[in-house]
Amino acid sequence: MKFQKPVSRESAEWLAFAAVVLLGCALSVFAVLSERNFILKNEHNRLEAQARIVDENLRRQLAGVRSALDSIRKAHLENSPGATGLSIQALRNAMPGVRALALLDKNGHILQSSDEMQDSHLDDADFLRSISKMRDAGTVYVSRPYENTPGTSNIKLSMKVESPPGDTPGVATAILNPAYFDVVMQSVIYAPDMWSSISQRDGFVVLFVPPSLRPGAAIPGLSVVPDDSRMVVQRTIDATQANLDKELVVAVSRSYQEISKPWIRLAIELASLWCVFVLIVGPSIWLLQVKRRSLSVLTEKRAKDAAENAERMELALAGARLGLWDQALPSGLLQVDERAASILGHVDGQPRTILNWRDEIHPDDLDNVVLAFDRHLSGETPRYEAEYRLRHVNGCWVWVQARGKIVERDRQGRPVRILGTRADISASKRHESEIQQLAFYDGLTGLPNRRLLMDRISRAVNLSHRNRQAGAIMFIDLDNFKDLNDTLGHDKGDLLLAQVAARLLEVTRKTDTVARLGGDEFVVLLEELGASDSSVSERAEQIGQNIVQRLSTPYLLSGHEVYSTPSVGVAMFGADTESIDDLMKQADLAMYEAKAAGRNALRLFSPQMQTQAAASVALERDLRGAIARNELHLHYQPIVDADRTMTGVEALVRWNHPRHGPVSPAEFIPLAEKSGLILQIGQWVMEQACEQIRLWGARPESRRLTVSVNISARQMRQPDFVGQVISVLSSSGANPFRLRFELTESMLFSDTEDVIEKMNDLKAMGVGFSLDDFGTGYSSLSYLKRLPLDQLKIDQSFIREALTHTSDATIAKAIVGLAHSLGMLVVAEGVETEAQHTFLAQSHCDSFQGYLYAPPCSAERITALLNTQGLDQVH
Ligand SMILES: Nc1nc2c(ncn2[C@@H]2O[C@@H]3COP(=O)(O)O[C@H]4[C@@H](O)[C@H](n5cnc6c(=O)[nH]c(N)nc65)O[C@@H]4COP(=O)(O)O[C@H]3[C@H]2O)c(=O)[nH]1
Repeated sequence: MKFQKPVSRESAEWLAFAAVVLLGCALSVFAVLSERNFILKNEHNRLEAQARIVDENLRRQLAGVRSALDSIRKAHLENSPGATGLSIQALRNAMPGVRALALLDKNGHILQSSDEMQDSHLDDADFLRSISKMRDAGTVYVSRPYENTPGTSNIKLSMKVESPPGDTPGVATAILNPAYFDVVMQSVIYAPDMWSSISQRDGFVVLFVPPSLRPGAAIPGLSVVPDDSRMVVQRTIDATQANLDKELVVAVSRSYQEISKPWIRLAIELASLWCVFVLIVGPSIWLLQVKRRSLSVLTEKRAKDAAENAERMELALAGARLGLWDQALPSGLLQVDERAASILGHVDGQPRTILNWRDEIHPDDLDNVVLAFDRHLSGETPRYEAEYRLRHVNGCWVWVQARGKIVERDRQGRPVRILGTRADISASKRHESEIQQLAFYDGLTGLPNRRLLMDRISRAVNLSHRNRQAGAIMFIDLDNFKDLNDTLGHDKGDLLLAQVAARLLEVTRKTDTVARLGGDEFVVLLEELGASDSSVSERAEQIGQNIVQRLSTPYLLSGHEVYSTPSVGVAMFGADTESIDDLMKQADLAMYEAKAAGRNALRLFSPQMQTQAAASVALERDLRGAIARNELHLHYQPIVDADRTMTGVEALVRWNHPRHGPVSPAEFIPLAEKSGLILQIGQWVMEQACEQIRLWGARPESRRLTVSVNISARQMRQPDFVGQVISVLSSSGANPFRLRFELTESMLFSDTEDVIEKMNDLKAMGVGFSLDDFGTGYSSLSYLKRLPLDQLKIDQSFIREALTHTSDATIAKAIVGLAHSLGMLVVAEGVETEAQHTFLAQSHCDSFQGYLYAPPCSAERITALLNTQGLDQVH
């Protein structure tokens, strides 16, 4: 089936326009034609009426003339010339249309006449000839029009006069008054183009108005045959009826051109009107359509844009997972779209209407939400924005972020509608809290990290400025944690740290902060301990002691009982505390003091500590140039056998400070260790010792002397340490078998394999090894058997107390037994008394070192001693 294309709106408009124009034109044509017909008909009627007037007038005049002529004839027949004369005059006077009346004989002699005729004879040959042709006495003979005076046509009407028998017959004649008829004719003319005429049937004009035609002339265009260019109305005066010898025709006419003027004007006007209509309405329709078309293009574009915008908006909202809400005010009726509803678990895909929106909000968040809402409504904020929790259909809480803006107000400016979006931010809240956790909390212990701690300290110090309440920070470092970590493994180390954290939380208040700075460093921040006085530091010390005590209790790590002790440094803060950095340094310093004091201890920061620390810094600075300035030198302390024969020496570095005099290695070696100067010093010591070995090796009494050199952990960890030793040995020419390195236990716990490898390399060259300070560390027996050690040195602390504490004596004996069982010799250091010597000798100790035999002294002194072998003389 074929559907016809629907007519477009524009085509319909053009069709309607064309129809209106056509209909209008048809109506106009009809109106013009009607008007024309009406005008023509009206005009014709009017002309007829005028013609009738002329006709009537003429008939009356003719009847009067006939009657007058008949009277004159009768009077003449009665043979009364006087009466005839009087009668003619009277008749003439009574008839305005007659100029003169006369009685003529057949030869033209005027027998009787009215006054106007002065002549006695009528010299009109044509007329005289016609008299003889007048046969009928009852007929009025009409002469040809003639021009008596130029421009004026005359006509004679005559009747035959039968004279008494025997007498000459004549005629009674009336000469009509042309002026009279002219007036009559003029009176019927009502338009300038109008003509009126009286003519004879055969075409001779009797009278013509306007006087353009001469009487007697043929009428061009106004004959009995009507002219096409004019409307002619004629009336014929029947000759028989009027007793005339010929018919007279009265005609009136008007020019069709003039008559048609009104309807032609009407036609022109209507045509003009329609032209104007077409010219105005046509372009208007065209313009309208063009405008409408562009409007429709614009509207379509706008609709398309709006649809695209809506689609984009929808995509953006969907992409951003934003739901929409719309709230009426002040009723509070809330409408949410399906996406906003789905955030709370309404998955039916329908928008929802909520009457009491506050009921869905978490009670803890409600105040903030209402505040933000009210602030926006009151114009305080440009938009409403809040993050809060809403109840999910399954009962849990969902974090949402809501944003909104007033979109409608009443006439008084009060808000009546607010529109906004809602987004589920639970995930970002979770991430935020995770990030917060990562950024501000320690991953292992869950304690605040350095960043959060610094923030809390800063706030605590500021608070103490305001409320004049003192607080304290405690630096806690686990003694030997590194050793533990290396021996037991990092997993156990982590367990230990976690337990330390838990214990710290146990012994502190909830308002205090326990933080982990990293490694085995913890910090406790104690706030509001009271007004700043000595009792406050006592409280801090008390808490610190609790911490020391609690952390010193054995730990159970995956079934292993482990011992650890802390060193705690405390620094107080209060209204006069200015720098947090300084506060931290003070606590750190106090903590190092605690460590220096033998560990498992607590120290409160004091200004003296600062002075000492400053002195240490100065000392370290001086130490840097000590080698170059030749301020260092070596002393050697003899090591003797049971017979007190010197078998070796221990090289001990000495520093003769230009201002402070001799400085103990116990003081500057830790500084050198800390600063790294120990590498330089160690290298120098090794070079000096090797040089001394070479010198002593050249002499028979000292040739067999071993020289022990202390090696620090940092030295040992150098990758080319073995190369350095080889280089020193070869450059000095020292016998490697006379060189012995003293190592501490601590250096064996880290990079053990590397240390063992280096030891083996050196051992292969003849270098011997002693394990110094044995018994104080956490030596693993399994290491001992793997290390290429020659001897163990029992730490001074056991020797010192060996005779007073049975446990120390037992340890000393155990060490000897252990060393011997592993094929090592034992050196007892710090032997000061004969009793100690006797005990150690009885305990099968192999060698002895101590003030009892000789203090550390110069190489020259050692040489002298060897020469005499009298150690007693050293004292
Ligand atoms: N109370 C007492 N002390 C005695 C007795 N006999 C010896 N001493 C002292 O005990 C220390 C023994 O050295 P250390 O344990 O290796 O302890 C050394 C060692 O660890 C370190 N040290 C000394 N020289 C060097 C060195 O050249 N390199 C390295 N790395 N450390 C060194 O400095 C520490 C202290 O050295 P010194 O002050 O020389 O102290 C020496 C020594 O003078 C005694 O009967 N009673």
